[in-house]
Amino acid sequence: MNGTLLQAEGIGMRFGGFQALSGVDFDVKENSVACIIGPNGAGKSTFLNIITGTLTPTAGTVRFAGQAIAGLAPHRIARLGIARKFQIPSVFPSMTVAENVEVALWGGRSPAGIDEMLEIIGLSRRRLDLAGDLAHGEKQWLEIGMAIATGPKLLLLDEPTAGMTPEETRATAELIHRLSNRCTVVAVEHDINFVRALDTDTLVLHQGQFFRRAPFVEIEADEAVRDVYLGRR
Ligand SMILES: Nc1ncnc2c1ncn2[C@@H]1O[C@H](COP(=O)(O)OP(=O)(O)OP(=O)(O)O)[C@@H](O)[C@H]1O
Repeated sequence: MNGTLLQAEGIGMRFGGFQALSGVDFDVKENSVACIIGPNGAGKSTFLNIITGTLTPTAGTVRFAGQAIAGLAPHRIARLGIARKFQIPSVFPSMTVAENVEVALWGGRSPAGIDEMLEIIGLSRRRLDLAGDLAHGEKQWLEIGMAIATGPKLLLLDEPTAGMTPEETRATAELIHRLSNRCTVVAVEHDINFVRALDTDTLVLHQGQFFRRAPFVEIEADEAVRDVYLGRR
């Protein structure tokens, strides 16, 4: 059985007089895929910022691979094996796809080579093309590959399918499941089509608090979750 990789307990975050998160518990196992959803302002980004060390929670604890990490500097948390991919791709546009992966592999801990990484992200046929010439979805996959090339234990994805076509969105969900052979993936997402395609363990945040956690099929069927999304609660 897989062990717990990340465990956040009683997370609270107060910005001045505003309580952005309170009492949030969340844990993920090694080599699993989880998704965090919730309406605008639910506290999803704040929660990711706490895991990566960009923010120090005003309450609660975060343990990663058995070590307390809340309040550590972001570079120290990154070195422990947490990588984050933001919404906007930041590949090197004037280098080829293969060169981008090669740069990411330098100094990383991944045992994989360039060919293997390209295979995983589905860009083997584009290896000699300039990264700047890739379609939006392909750039996102390349950046996911670059994040994985550093050999993280946990990959955090911030709205990975923003701006993608439905086909790219489906392919991204498949890619994320392939990645779970190598690391744990937690995605924060708005696009319900992506969350449906990902079809995994899903945490719903609402107004800074834990609302539901269940497999997505149950979340989708939950009337109270629908009410939250439609602003009825
Ligand atoms: N640095 C900050 N100072 C004050 N308030 C903040 C700060 N960061 C976030 N907030 C507030 O905390 C709440 C949660 O914000 P957060 O960005 O985490 O939500 P979110 O679920 O990621 O929303 P979205 O889906 O719109 O990105 C919001 O009301 C936001 O205005």
